[in-house]
Amino acid sequence: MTIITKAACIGGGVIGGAWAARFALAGIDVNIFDPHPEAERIIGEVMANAERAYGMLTMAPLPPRGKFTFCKSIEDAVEDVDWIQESVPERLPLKRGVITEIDAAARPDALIGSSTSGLLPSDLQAEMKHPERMFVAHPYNPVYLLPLVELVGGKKTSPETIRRAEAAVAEIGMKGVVIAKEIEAFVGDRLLEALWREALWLIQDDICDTETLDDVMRYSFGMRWAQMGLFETYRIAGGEAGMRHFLAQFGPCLKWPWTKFTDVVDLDDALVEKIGAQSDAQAAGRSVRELERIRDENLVGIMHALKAGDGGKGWGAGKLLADFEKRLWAKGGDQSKTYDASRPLRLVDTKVNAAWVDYNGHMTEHRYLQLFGDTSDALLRLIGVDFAYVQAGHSYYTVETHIRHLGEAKPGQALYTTLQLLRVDEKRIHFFTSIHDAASGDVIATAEQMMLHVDAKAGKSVPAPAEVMAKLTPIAEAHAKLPPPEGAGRHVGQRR
Ligand SMILES: CC(C)(COP(=O)([O-])OP(=O)(O)OC[C@H]1O[C@@H](n2cnc3c(N)ncnc32)[C@H](O)[C@@H]1OP(=O)(O)O)[C@@H](O)C(=O)NCCC(=O)NCCSC(=O)C[N+](C)(C)C
Repeated sequence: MTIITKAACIGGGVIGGAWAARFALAGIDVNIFDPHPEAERIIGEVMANAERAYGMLTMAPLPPRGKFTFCKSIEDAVEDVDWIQESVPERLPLKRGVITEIDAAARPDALIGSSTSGLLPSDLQAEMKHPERMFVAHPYNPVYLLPLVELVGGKKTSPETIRRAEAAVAEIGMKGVVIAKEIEAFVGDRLLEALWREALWLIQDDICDTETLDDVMRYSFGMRWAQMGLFETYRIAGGEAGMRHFLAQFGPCLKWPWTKFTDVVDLDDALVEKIGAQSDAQAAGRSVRELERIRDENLVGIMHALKAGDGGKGWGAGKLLADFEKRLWAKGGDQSKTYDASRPLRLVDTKVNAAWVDYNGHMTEHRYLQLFGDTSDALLRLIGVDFAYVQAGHSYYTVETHIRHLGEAKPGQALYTTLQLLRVDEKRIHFFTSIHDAASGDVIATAEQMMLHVDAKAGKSVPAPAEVMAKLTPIAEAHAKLPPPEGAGRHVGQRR
């Protein structure tokens, strides 16, 4: 059952805007209320980044993008929605007032999450009429990519609310982690604050500069944390004797005077200037927008790597991505899309991800095959060979592929694919796919391929059923009237 069909975002800054993008990319319409005069522009920019990131993150069929409606009041925004996410500035009286206003106007069964980084949900729900449906839903930036949400109930939050919230965030590709007891700053920000305090002392005391500190993290334990966190990493560090041995060996060191983090560094003008100047030097002229794009590409790369982890089953955030993609495949994407069969079908639009590029600076070979495969998958969905069809035991397998490379594809370049059926019968689909540069339409690669309809359990080709043929045949008949694509039937060794 779909838990969120419509959402509202109250506050549309960096966090609120990214929540809106997360909802919209999961196909959920979003009402937005933000009195900032440039709210629409800011959210539009966040959405553009989010769409770019999803273009790299997954080839699973996304649902039609949810619509944004900018509302004039909180009341208008929250009326008749299933989930309301509050992301206004971090001041208790302001947040409490906004949440009380949301509570008065929202349906009594609507869930109300707060993005607060540290305020107690009990304090936020103090003046609500229906406090049982309010909780903290603390995300991490960029919310459209990082999947974690800390779910924290207050004294009056019902367990049913937390259960519903956990199921709802799973539907939008997130991992809801339920925090057992409410404390200020929950779990994530507690940990970050400890690190942040220590880091500020290290800069203040000239032990290192900001770049050195970041290097220490990103070339070492930062990579460990992304995939195993702290305790699982330390379990391994304990060797065969495991965690108990690790605690016995390194526990006593905690009494050594290593850290200063319970003292608060004086963030005076001199320290602010020092950190500001070191950070400027570290950025080397790159704008925040450029850094955001680099961050998003790296995060996508990490999630892809984790998706292949644990022998292909997926690990951590990568397993979550794999599970989300399974749900997207099962839903089958945008069913409302129509295709014009009087020309080759335009099936995939994408951009060359930086991770697809080889040492020659252009898209590497296997990524072409990936795009051809994504295109044949899109054709199969169109003729009803979707997730449910495959689960039921039949599919199409590719048995032959002939690729030609006619031009280069550079990082960031927009591409689209078109597919022309050459010949079909009950067992075979013979087709020709072209990858085009989106700006000029020029063909930069082609593939001529043959797929066979198979009984997957038997591992044998079998005729496709009438319902598949009924969708395939009209396209094949329309495509038979088109001129054969240039290059169809070529073999390696022929002169161009
Ligand atoms: C199971 C398998 C696909 C087919 O095995 P089979 O049943 O033993 O098949 P036959 O060899 O008997 O062939 C059946 C009929 O099809 C004709 N055929 C076979 N190959 C071709 C070809 N390249 N071109 C034209 N025709 C072909 C053959 O002549 C037979 O015709 P009849 O008239 O006599 O019936 C098996 O081959 C297999 O498992 N192959 C491996 C498939 C695979 O793993 N592919 C990679 C996966 S990538 C992919 O599938 C991508 N995607 C589609 C999911 C996007």
